[in-house]
Amino acid sequence: MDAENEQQAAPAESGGRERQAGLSRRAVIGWAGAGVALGAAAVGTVAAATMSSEDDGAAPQPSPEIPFYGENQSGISTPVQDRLHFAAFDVITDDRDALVRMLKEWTKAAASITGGREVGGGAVGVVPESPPDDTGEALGLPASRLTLTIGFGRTLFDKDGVDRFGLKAKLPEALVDLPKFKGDRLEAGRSGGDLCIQACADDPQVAVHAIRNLARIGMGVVNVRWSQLGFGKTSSTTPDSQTPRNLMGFKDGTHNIAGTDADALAKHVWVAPGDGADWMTGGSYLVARRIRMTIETWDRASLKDQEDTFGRTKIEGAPYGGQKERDAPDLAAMPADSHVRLAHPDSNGGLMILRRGYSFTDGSDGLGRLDAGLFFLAYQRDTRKAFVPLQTKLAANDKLNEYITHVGSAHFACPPGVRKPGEWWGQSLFG
Ligand SMILES: C=CC1=C(C)c2cc3[nH]c(cc4nc(cc5[nH]c(cc1n2)c(C)c5CCC(=O)O)C(CCC(=O)O)=C4C)c(C)c3C=C
Ligand SMILES: [Fe+2]
Repeated sequence: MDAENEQQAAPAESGGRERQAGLSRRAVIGWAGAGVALGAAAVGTVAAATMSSEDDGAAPQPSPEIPFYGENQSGISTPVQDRLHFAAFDVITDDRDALVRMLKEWTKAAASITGGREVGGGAVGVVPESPPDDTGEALGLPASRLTLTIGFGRTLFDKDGVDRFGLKAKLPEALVDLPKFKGDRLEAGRSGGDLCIQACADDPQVAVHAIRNLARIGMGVVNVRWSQLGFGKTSSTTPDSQTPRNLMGFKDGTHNIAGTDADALAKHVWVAPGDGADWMTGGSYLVARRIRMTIETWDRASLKDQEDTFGRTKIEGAPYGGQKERDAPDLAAMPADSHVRLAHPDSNGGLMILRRGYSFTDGSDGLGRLDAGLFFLAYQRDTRKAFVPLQTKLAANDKLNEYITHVGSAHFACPPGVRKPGEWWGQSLFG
């Protein structure tokens, strides 16, 4: 490995050994004849942790990599990227060993692609007569802060009373079947799943490449049940950054759990010892909801009605009773049915969830209306004490319900992180 590639391959935190095993996607472009002067860059190796491979030493850039290895999975408290590809899978075999083999292969592939490297033997492969290990569309692209987060659905443990993989005794009590909430119009084809992968990246092609390659590796073991593309993150886990806006034009993510707030994460997000299901310690429960917005109706609502819906102003995002976005809200100054008044921790005994959703637009619906909305993703320590009571209340009282409908729903147990090379996704559950 030459100096440039070694520098690009240097991990931001961990995973160094694994990195040496794969080819940097950018290096391969060079070797394939794109004219990259191998070995030309000779900047210090320390800089590699904090500067992108496009740096010429002048302007520091954020690292294009988010470490794959750690106590908790990345993609939960780590900074939110711009794009999402989320996939739910059905396991189509009853062979536990085949499922475990696939999870081990997925883990290796995930460690490679989150590090900006190709899957397995790469996109041009070793044997010309065989399909390449990597589908190739991410060649030349940086890691783009890709994170891959896995979750296990209730049906993996118990499907219609059948314990397909000997896991029933390990079903966490918190992994409940979500109740039917008032107003739910859930579609089976957009709901449920035995497994999920949340792929987030700053480049949609990198996120799509990740899901596509995991689905390819899983052929014969899993089928994609449904998937969702997302853009324009609607929440921020980094409170210093500018709050993004959702498709209703409002800042979304202002009051969220910050990825740097270890106390709040421990209290509200990470499963702790003694919470039940020991294998989930360090993990988190994920609720995914596809929420359609009736955009055309919203666009005809007055500004006052729109602001009353949230209890915040549209331009600044200030709570009623305050001037600036981050001013403390005066809940009593908000309409009783406003979204923020109903959802705020002070109205719910301190309850908090970590929101990490994305906007979606899947074209129009055949009636000329935009098929668009929020793909809501929320992480929590115990769904029974967080999403379920909160959504029960919102579904019954929220003024926002005039403009939204929940059409997809899923619930997953996301295990703790893969701590080092050699460990694998689901080891604490299957091992
Ligand atoms: C069950 C939980 C929630 C669902 C479902 C939900 C849907 C949803 N939210 C918005 C837009 C906004 N939400 C905002 C705040 C907010 N929302 C929830 C929970 C759910 N939202 C919480 C816990 C909070 C924080 C409340 C607080 O502590 O103040 C905001 C305000 C800005 C912010 O703080 O993020 C907006 C805007 C939409 C459009 C939507 C469904 C389509
Ligand atoms: Fe909300």
